[in-house]
Amino acid sequence: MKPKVYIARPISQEVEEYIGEHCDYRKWEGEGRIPLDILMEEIKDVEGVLVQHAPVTDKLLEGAPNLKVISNSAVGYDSFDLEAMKRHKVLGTHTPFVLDETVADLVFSLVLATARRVPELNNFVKQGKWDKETESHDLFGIDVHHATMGIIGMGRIGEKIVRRARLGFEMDVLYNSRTPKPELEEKYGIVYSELETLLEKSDFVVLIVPLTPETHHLMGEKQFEKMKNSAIFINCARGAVVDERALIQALETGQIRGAGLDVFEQEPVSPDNPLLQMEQVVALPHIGSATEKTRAAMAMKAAENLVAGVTGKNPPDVVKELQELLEDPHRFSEKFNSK
Ligand SMILES: NC(=O)c1ccc[n+]([C@@H]2O[C@H](COP(=O)([O-])OP(=O)(O)OC[C@H]3O[C@@H](n4cnc5c(N)ncnc54)[C@H](O)[C@@H]3O)[C@@H](O)[C@H]2O)c1
Ligand SMILES: O=C(O)[C@H](O)CO
Repeated sequence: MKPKVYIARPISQEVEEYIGEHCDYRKWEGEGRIPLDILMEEIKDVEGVLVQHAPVTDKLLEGAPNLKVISNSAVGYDSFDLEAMKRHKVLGTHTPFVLDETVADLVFSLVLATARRVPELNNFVKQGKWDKETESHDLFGIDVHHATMGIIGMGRIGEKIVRRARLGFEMDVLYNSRTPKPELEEKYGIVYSELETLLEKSDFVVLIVPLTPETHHLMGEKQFEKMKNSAIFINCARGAVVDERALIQALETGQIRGAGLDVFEQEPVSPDNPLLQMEQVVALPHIGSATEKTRAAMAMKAAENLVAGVTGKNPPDVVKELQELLEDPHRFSEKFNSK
């Protein structure tokens, strides 16, 4: 008998067929994100579920005693309650590497769009305001090339941003990360920096760390105060790494020049959010990895992790905090063999 799984987000025909070869599956066919109560009902009897950012809580795991694996079709897994997953011996997987270049592209599109005021000036032209006054200083932007970029988080995506910054735009790059990366310093000539110095010296501050208890509100009032008045802040990580109230204040008071944001503390962002009223803010709907090719690669990777997890194999992309579960012989006998 094939193991039962649930597919909680839209996937391509190809990925669905791959899952169907190995599993009996049901899938979410409603509009938009699956409501949490429906997800909980649907996964009561399954051994694996494919999600994207659905909150994995103790309550959800309690209601799904057969679960062996939760495959997240995303690289960030702040939606996982890792301690609860350890207690319930449920593997959690994610989709590293396949989206790195795509997200780095989006970071640079936010850098360029904010620096050169692309959305604002696009509206200016389309609204018929282009007349003699366009030579006005009011429309000028700032240079990206040869500026200093400070990157907070030097992991898989951070490295791809560095390559673009150093080789494409000849920028100076400072970085801050939990551990220094001497090989990248050697390869690209980037410089490790304490956070405070990075904030003081950078023309562009790019945030690309995971959301964890340690990074929650990493950027707050004190951090924005350290930034140059001429600097631009880019967040392609998670909304809650930033104290949004402090960001709004920094923008309103001219403490910083602008912001490019792919993520928000509340998503979808409320139409009343003051950030959306500011011309110096470029806002995107959390689409860092959203190209057709990359989303397809993420979905296939998520499917492979799902199938491995329910067929007794070690999924290739178990998140690092849960890898200890793979080494637990007790878990294997209880979860993989006796269910
Ligand atoms: N906007 C999007 O659509 C989008 C797309 C992909 C990833 N992301 C976010 O980007 C994050 C990073 O992805 P990645 O694949 O590069 O992850 P990664 O694990 O390869 O790299 C993260 C880096 O952050 C560093 N870090 C962790 N805590 C830190 C701290 N307190 N201070 C400084 N550095 C710290 C780590 O040392 C690591 O180098 C993801 O967790 C996800 O939340 C967002
Ligand atoms: O973490 C991720 O992969 C992005 O947020 C896209 O979902």
